[in-house]
Amino acid sequence: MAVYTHVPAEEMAELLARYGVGALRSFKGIAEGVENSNYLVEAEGARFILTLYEKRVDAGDLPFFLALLDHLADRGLPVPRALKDKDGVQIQTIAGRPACLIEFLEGVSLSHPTPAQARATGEALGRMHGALADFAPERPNTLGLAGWHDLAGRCGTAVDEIAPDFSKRIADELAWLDARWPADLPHSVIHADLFPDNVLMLGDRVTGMIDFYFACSEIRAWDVAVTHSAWAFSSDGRDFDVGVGKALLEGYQAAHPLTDAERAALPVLARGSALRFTLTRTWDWLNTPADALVTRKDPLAFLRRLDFYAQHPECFSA
Ligand SMILES: Nc1ncnc2c1ncn2[C@@H]1O[C@H](COP(=O)(O)OP(=O)(O)O)[C@@H](O)[C@H]1O
Ligand SMILES: N[C@@H](CCOP(=O)(O)O)C(=O)O
Repeated sequence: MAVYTHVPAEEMAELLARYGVGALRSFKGIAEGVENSNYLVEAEGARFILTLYEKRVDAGDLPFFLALLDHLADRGLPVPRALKDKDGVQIQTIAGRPACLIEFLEGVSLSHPTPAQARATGEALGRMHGALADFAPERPNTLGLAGWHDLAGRCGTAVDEIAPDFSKRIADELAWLDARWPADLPHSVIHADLFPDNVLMLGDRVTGMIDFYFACSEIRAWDVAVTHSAWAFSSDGRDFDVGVGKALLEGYQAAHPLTDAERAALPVLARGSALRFTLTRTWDWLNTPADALVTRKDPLAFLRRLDFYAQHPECFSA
């Protein structure tokens, strides 16, 4: 459950009044998510998501994220906009935190995607990359290769409490990636966290892509690798689903073909993705406050993916 910040009912009602969307009917904290506090808010006749931005979101980045949402929604992608209040303000302060009232999109996030659903997601990701070709703002990726080194250093040897020799494994993998990380692939703004819980679907149709708060300027194909590592495995990382992985790539290629160089780099990019989520989950595992209403995610589920990608680089072959 991700609710770090409690919003008093009076403050919620006052907030809605600023938008003129009808009186507050009810609101409740949303169980999913780990980064921010999210509430489902019901006004008379409409639903919204209220997001309060927490530790990993820098308030200075919010204009970038909101411009990105508007850009994609303007181009017909199923992406929710942050609403403007009666004074045209998008970013509010609620319970002492920066916050936005966001359009509610229908759909559910999947626990066990089928190949058809993975194909639709790959295609939506490709359409997103196509739509971002003329998006000018940039945001550096603080969770790129340099950021992984930094995070690994901050985790130190405390990670060996999670698994034996874990710190050595991380150091070895960083060295492997340092030697191979591609320097000259196309860059653009990417989502960088398109996990199944950040895609809303009805049947085989993508109805929402949400949670752009890791979006950044990066190697574009890294987004494909991130999405592959998130979708093509059982959640514990023990089982690779060949059909889902293949369908995801086919859907992407149909909307936004990969260059030969991008395709050749996928095995390395995927190891980078697996390490990135291993590290952030490890950090959270060691540092999540005991009283936070949040379910920590298992770092070893991504270490297993890392092992798989290291042993099966051929999984990206056509
Ligand atoms: N625009 C939206 N429309 C409908 N549901 C949403 C929307 N945004 C978030 N949610 C719901 O809130 C949950 C948590 O949102 P998310 O942005 O993933 O949080 P976090 O940033 O904490 O990971 C999602 O899994 C989804 O159920
Ligand atoms: N997707 C990441 C964590 C970020 O959480 P999200 O709820 O914002 O997607 C992971 O699974 O480690």
